[in-house]
Amino acid sequence: MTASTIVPIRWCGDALELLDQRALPDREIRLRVNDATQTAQAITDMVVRGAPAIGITAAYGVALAAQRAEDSDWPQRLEDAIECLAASRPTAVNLFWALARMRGVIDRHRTQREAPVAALLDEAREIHQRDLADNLAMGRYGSELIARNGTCTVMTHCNTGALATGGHGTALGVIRSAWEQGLITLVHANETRPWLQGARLTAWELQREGIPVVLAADSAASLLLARGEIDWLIVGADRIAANGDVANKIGTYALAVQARHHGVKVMVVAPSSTFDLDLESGADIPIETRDSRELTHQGERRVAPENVKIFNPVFDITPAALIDAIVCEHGVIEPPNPTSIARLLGRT
Ligand SMILES: CSC[C@@H](O)[C@@H](O)C(=O)COP(=O)(O)O
Repeated sequence: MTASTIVPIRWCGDALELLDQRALPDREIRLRVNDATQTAQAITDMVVRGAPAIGITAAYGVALAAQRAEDSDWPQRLEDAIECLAASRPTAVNLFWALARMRGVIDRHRTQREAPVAALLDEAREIHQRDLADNLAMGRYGSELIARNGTCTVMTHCNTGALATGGHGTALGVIRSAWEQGLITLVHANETRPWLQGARLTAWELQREGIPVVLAADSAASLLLARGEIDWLIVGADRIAANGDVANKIGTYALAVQARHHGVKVMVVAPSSTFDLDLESGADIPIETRDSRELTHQGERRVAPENVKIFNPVFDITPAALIDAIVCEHGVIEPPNPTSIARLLGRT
């Protein structure tokens, strides 16, 4: 299986280079961030986005902070950096998982006089490389699932590709892998309002790799599902609770309800770092609300009346009962429930 050629996150020795996703698909610009504060700001501003990519970026952010923590008070400086990065976005648990791993390295070196720069950088690199390997494994498991019923047409939501991960992708990684094996004939990408991850990023990634894609407004999805044109709805996740409820991009819940109504199967693809087994159900997952400007404006132009009240949650919760399978790097959880999840993740 070949990984994508898109490189959203690149370590350059004393800085981190991020492919600025706000400028795609028009321009491929790389933004350099030099410290933890700039890294956190880049995550908040969606220069880099997608649950695994946020975690990887934050891990490098801690390594950047370590390079700049030259005095003996380095543990406190790194703790401040972790706090700043943890406040960048609330929903994707991969962020907190990656920061916990970085804190583990700090704890193991706490008695040292100097910050453990090399060890922290190694940990960030390991998180990055492991995510790519996990994506490729999920690509294999997801393709096996699809292969049970032969070739198919799929629908996806948001962007879950190389841009959102360490490379290859979660849901889009399965789509990429299955397409390479001749199992997918067409991908329907939803535009994913309001930030348009589907239109701006997924359509770009698929076109670039020659995978046939049709872009449609989110509200066209039910027509496609009703017409029997979709075999699988394949999406990613930002956090999965112990009972299998999934937080993902706003609109996923509506799609899963419609998919169930029309007998279309739903596959969620996410690495084990996206599971939050401390949370019993999706009701406990914090949902991010973003700037009202995402709804009131199209580019620079205001499209909503002045002073209108805005509701802009950017994730929703899909109950486990609407999900046929969750694919992670360890295999397929089918159907998702507290027992099947704990068994596959080795928590029984
Ligand atoms: C591999 S990405 C899985 C999810 O992170 C993705 O579906 C998603 O919801 C991304 O949201 P975003 O707000 O663009 O960070």
